[in-house]
Amino acid sequence: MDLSDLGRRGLVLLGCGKMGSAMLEGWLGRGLALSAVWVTDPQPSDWLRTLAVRGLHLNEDLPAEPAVVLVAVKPQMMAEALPGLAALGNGRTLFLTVAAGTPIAFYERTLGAGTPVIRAMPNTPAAVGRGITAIIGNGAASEEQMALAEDLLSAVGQVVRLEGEAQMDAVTAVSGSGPAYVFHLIEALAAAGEAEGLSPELAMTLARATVTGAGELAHRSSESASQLRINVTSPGGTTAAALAVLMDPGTGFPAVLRRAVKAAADRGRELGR
Ligand SMILES: NC(=O)C1=CN([C@@H]2O[C@H](COP(=O)(O)OP(=O)(O)OC[C@H]3O[C@@H](n4cnc5c(N)ncnc54)[C@H](O)[C@@H]3O)[C@@H](O)[C@H]2O)C=CC1
Ligand SMILES: O=C(O)[C@@H]1CCC=N1
Repeated sequence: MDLSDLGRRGLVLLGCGKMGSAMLEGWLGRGLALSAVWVTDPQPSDWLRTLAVRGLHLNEDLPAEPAVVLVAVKPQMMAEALPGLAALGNGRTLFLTVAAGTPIAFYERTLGAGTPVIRAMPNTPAAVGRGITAIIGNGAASEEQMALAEDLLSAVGQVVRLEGEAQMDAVTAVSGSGPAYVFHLIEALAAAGEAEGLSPELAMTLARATVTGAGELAHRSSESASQLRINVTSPGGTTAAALAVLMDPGTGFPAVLRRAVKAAADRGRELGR
């Protein structure tokens, strides 16, 4: 990651809660200097206050032309938070936004039509360098700025470019929200283990190690997800019995996840209205 332009001109975070902090943690770990970071957040965490003592600019005046503004406030706070940065619009500053729902047109209306804007959808595994972020830019975002965004975001995981902004709500529903589905799978698997007589502690240890271990295997293996599933499944055995329930087209994972992902994508579309 080439941080020289950011180091010279500065990186501003508008909002630095769970997602902003996950990304900032990744960038600081890759060598971004604290003195190059400005955070605007009315409720900074203890972590941010500690960083401010060591040189990060917390709720201070912003640089005249930062290289990047990362917008990481909730969509519901956007109308209140974004207009304060209008002076940075229509210029060389790239607005990189991770907010779900909010369309690029909103940023263009608020900051000026000539503002370079890249919409990104990351996820919280960014905190451990294992995120995945999808990006799409507007007409004012140069190829150089797309590459800078890719560079920044690849410091915290994989990056994919989208073909159109219309894909963003589906992406949000799969990979943006997706980690929560997996964490809930851990909770549900542990609860099911308890129902079969295990202690809560043992059930949670087994469930957590199983989900993270299976995830790591899927990450490292060259085999497809289907093949990895088949590798566990002895004909007529225990896994096959469970999969008959989970793969039921009407009541299993496919139907439940289809409904869940649709609900998330619909909510993204609603937030964007
Ligand atoms: N948490 C996640 O897994 C993901 C979140 N996102 C997006 O990231 C954005 C932030 O989400 P989270 O970090 O989860 O929320 P959060 O609530 O943890 O963080 C939002 C931060 O914005 C601050 N804030 C509120 N009003 C502000 C204002 N007027 N000016 C500056 N800062 C202000 C809050 O104090 C808070 O620290 C959202 O737009 C969400 O859609 C995107 C992908 C994944
Ligand atoms: O729940 C949300 O709205 C955000 C967007 C994706 C993950 N968290």
